[in-house]
Amino acid sequence: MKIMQINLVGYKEWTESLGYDREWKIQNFQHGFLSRLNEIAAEINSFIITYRYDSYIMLLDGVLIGKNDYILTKIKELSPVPIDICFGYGKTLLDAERNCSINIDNILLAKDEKVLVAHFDLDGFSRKKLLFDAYLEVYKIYNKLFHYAIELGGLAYYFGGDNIGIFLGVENINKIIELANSFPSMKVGIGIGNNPREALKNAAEALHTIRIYRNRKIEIVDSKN
Ligand SMILES: Nc1nc2c(ncn2[C@@H]2O[C@H](COP(=O)(O)OP(=O)(O)OP(=O)(O)O)[C@@H](O)[C@H]2O)c(=O)[nH]1
Repeated sequence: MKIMQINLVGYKEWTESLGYDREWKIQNFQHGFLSRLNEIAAEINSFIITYRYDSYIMLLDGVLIGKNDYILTKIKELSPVPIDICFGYGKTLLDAERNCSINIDNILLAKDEKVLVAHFDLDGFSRKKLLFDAYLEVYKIYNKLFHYAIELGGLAYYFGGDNIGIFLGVENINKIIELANSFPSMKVGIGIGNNPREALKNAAEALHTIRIYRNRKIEIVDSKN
């Protein structure tokens, strides 16, 4: 699996330079920066994951990042601080992060893997009345999925609402199906694609199919080619 990691150098110092009336400025930057990174990632059929906002992972399997520094120049222009970039390759996404190095050949010479994303969607979420009840339920499930993803070397990501994704290599398909079956009141759309954007599109299509037929909780859509 392949990734590019974008690290904001001196982000801590930048946030503290904003004075005490800063939280709104930090939130403004973080959501704006992530929004622009998402657009850049979508342009190259990738997807961005972040847990900390001072470091971002761009999933690169099946993505033509090439040696051109157009992407890197665009990202650098968006950041208030210098950025460090590393490229990682490994059997799993976690291995790829552990092997991250500045040498882009690390990924250019490596084989692209197909991307699997399991999109977990709780049943009846929008009918829950209290925001806190709804989020507490989602948070507990996210916590469980996050730990399980790490055991498989994958990355879990909260998409919003009652939607949680786990990104993995396709060899984990049976384990993901077993995991999906362990959750009552859950739909799981599994998308397999030649790049992260295609895998996510397939997962959304799989969830739509589940909603139409309503008699099953797991569906797989795979871009065979
Ligand atoms: N990030 C993300 N949010 C979504 C997606 N689909 C729906 N949502 C949001 O998730 C929340 C819940 O939507 P649904 O899951 O369709 O509502 P629900 O009540 O759970 O309905 P069922 O899933 O059909 O049981 C809403 O805020 C939607 O806007 C998606 O593909 N990605």
